[in-house]
Amino acid sequence: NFQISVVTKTIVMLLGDSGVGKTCFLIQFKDGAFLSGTFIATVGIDFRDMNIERLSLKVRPPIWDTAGQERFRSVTHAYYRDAQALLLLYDITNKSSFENIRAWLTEIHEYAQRDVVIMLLGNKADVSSERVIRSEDGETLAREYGVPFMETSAKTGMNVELAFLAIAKELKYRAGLQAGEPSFQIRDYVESQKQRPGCCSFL
Ligand SMILES: Nc1nc2c(ncn2[C@@H]2O[C@H](COP(=O)(O)OP(=O)(O)OP(=O)(O)O)[C@@H](O)[C@H]2O)c(=O)[nH]1
Repeated sequence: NFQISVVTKTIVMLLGDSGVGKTCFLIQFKDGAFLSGTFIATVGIDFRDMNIERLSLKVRPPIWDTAGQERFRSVTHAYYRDAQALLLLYDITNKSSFENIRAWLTEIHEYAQRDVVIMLLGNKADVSSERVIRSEDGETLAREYGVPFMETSAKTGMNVELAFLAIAKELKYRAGLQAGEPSFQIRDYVESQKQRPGCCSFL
């Protein structure tokens, strides 16, 4: 069955500078846990089999956590073309991680599939006292590149599940599996569902 094979081959990759929180983001999604304290940089690519079935979408993408450090980049490039979706993270308390997003997007356009689903995420939104990147700056950049955007926290879990859910819905929609949603728009979906920092019970 062609449609099923499209879904089972789906690969989601997490990208962004070293220390923006990719590994924590993945652990928060997988286990609902946050590891604080020691920071162990990812070496090359960390393969994790992820199961989004609990979101009742029956999509099972393996999710690849990549290393943000420059010296591992060539390893990462080799995997770009296999990814159907990319979560691109920066850290709202780290200016250079935000400034480097353009470079990441250039790399993505060079190495990834042309129709790859990209989502921009401003992580560590729980650390409001050290914020240096405003939400509006993330929104403006995302609009320029036509990608969905939200702020997240791998610590509190804010919008973590939503990021994977939105990607799963978009991929299902593209594969013709999203019955009852004739014109799914990932950007509209994210805008209507996302939590804002300072709102609700997260912060
Ligand atoms: N407060 C807060 N800290 C975070 C958050 N996400 C990650 N951290 C912290 O940031 C540091 C780096 O997190 P990692 O997940 O290891 O970063 P990474 O992007 O995987 O780094 P590389 O593997 O080198 O690419 C750790 O000390 C985490 O505890 C978050 O949402 N909020």
